Amino acid sequence: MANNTLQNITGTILLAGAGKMGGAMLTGWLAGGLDPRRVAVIDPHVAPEISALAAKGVVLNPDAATAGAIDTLVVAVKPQMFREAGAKLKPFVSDKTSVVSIMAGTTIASLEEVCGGAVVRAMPNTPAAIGRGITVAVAAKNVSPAQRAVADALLRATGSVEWVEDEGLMDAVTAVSGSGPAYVFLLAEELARAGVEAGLPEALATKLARETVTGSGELLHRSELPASTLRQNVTSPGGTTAAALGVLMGEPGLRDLMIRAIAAATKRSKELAK
Ligand SMILES: NC(=O)C1=CN([C@@H]2O[C@H](COP(=O)(O)OP(=O)(O)OC[C@H]3O[C@@H](n4cnc5c(N)ncnc54)[C@H](OP(=O)(O)O)[C@@H]3O)[C@@H](O)[C@H]2O)C=CC1
Ligand SMILES: O=C(O)[C@@H]1CCC=N1
Repeated sequence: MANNTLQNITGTILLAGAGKMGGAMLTGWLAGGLDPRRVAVIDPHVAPEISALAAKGVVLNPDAATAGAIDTLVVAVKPQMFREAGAKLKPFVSDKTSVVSIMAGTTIASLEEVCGGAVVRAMPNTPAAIGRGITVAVAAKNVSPAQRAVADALLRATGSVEWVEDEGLMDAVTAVSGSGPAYVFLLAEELARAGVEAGLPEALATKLARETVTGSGELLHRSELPASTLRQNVTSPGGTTAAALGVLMGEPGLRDLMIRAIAAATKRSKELAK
């Protein structure tokens, strides 16, 4: 491919698992200009919004015997389902097929064993649904530059992409950015709850927490300043923020909790590999 855009993709794409992440990726591809007639979806319970894409040319639950091998297989089933699902996907895979997996924990070696093909292991996150995801990807040695370009275009349709060489980083990546949106949403939930505890009406507390998290996220996105400087900009000496940060940055504080949380998620990602 001359450059890695969705419009330049000439091959066929099969998405296995059109749930929360797979569905968000599919939406991003079509919004980014991928020809729907190039895409097929396999999912035992196709959601109505995915079924509706058949009218645009997306093929639903193709038969392996008639479809034959495809160019790019994107695997977005749960890691626990992978061995069962992978066996059914194998007929779609030839030596020339690129297999792009977004499954947590599932290693390149097990993807090669179950599906074959040239494997790209990737970890996106749910802001992909609005084109603001971040994906980290690692390619097996046999992935060609053209296959990598197609994978890059498919992943970049949902946000930014970082390629790494070391697959060993993927468990911690999953813990930080794959699962990370959940930590931010939890912050919004708990900020609202604490506001209610401090005497605010629930609707107002919920709105304040939501707008504070989204506004701060957007400020962080647009600013060139590091998060620590943006935090310091809120913190007047001897003021209210300093009082709260004395708790959050105390011992034990958010740092210890976050280290423990990331360690737990990293450990779980490693367990899912087994
Ligand atoms: N959610 C997230 O934030 C992220 C998820 N991921 C990864 O994405 C993958 C999917 O997660 P998520 O979207 O949350 O999960 P979902 O359960 O929403 O999606 C999985 C989909 O796969 C379908 N499915 C089950 N068996 C098969 C099969 N044999 N062939 C094809 N499709 C099948 C499921 O159908 P049914 O429901 O009927 O079983 C479901 O629609 C996981 O591997 C996860 O690790 C990666 C990054 C972030
Ligand atoms: O919770 C999970 O296992 C998946 C992977 C990253 C986000 N969700």
